[in-house]
Amino acid sequence: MGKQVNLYSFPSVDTLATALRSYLISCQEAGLERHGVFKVGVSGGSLPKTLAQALLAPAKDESDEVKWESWEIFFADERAVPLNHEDSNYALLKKELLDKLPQGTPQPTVHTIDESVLDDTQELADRYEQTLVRSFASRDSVKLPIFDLLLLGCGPDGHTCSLFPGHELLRETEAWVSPIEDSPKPPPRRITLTLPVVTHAVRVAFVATGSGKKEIMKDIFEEGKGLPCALVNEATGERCSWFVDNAAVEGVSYPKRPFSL
Ligand SMILES: O=C1O[C@H](COP(=O)(O)O)[C@@H](O)[C@H](O)[C@H]1O
Repeated sequence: MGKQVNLYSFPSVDTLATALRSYLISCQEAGLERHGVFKVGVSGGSLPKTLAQALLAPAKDESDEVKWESWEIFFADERAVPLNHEDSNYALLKKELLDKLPQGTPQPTVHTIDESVLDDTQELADRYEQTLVRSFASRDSVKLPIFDLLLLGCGPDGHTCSLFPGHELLRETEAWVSPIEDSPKPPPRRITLTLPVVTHAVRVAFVATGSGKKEIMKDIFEEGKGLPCALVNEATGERCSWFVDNAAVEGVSYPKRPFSL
């Protein structure tokens, strides 16, 4: 690894969520300064719950405010299911976070998949890529979209987004969004941002909690093993931050840093 990724470990999910909130606000402000909006990609799995805990907390003061009207939310990966299906990452984010925004809160822009093409995952991926093209600029003018922040999870097998260990999708170099029909974790049919897009983001943050993650955290941080999360670490270095609880990194020798912005 070149410049080291930031590994922040907290005694509880509550303290993690407080730090994550400060980090998100600083990414939001950097995005606003850069181009007047905050473009963030979010994951499914366990992330939306912790994200909600971070973002639904009342602002401490003006500098701690979530400027929802400036948020453009994309999905780091999505399952090829209707948006109201229990497996949908959008449905999960809606249930955990969006539906809980206090009444009168200005709404963020949320870029969902096109439900009319669920039976064709290549078309589903192509249409989501077009959504990115419309927001980030055409593929002729930019090689890759640049997210202000990607919020990622880490599966117990080391997958992130819908990029799974040993899968051929890890070698994708052209597409921004790819279909996958054989996800080892159900449901099998999904779309995902590709590795070049993930590693091109201004900042990448992983959130991983619970003792169920400690074995894979050792593999990622001590050996790498070509795991998708390790590939993101290697390509992003200091642009990458991990927000974990102590249980998730018990026995992991990689140096932890005190959290600071
Ligand atoms: O299937 C998925 O899993 C990963 C990891 O989920 P977690 O529950 O272990 O945090 C998630 O990041 C991804 O978005 C999702 O589709």
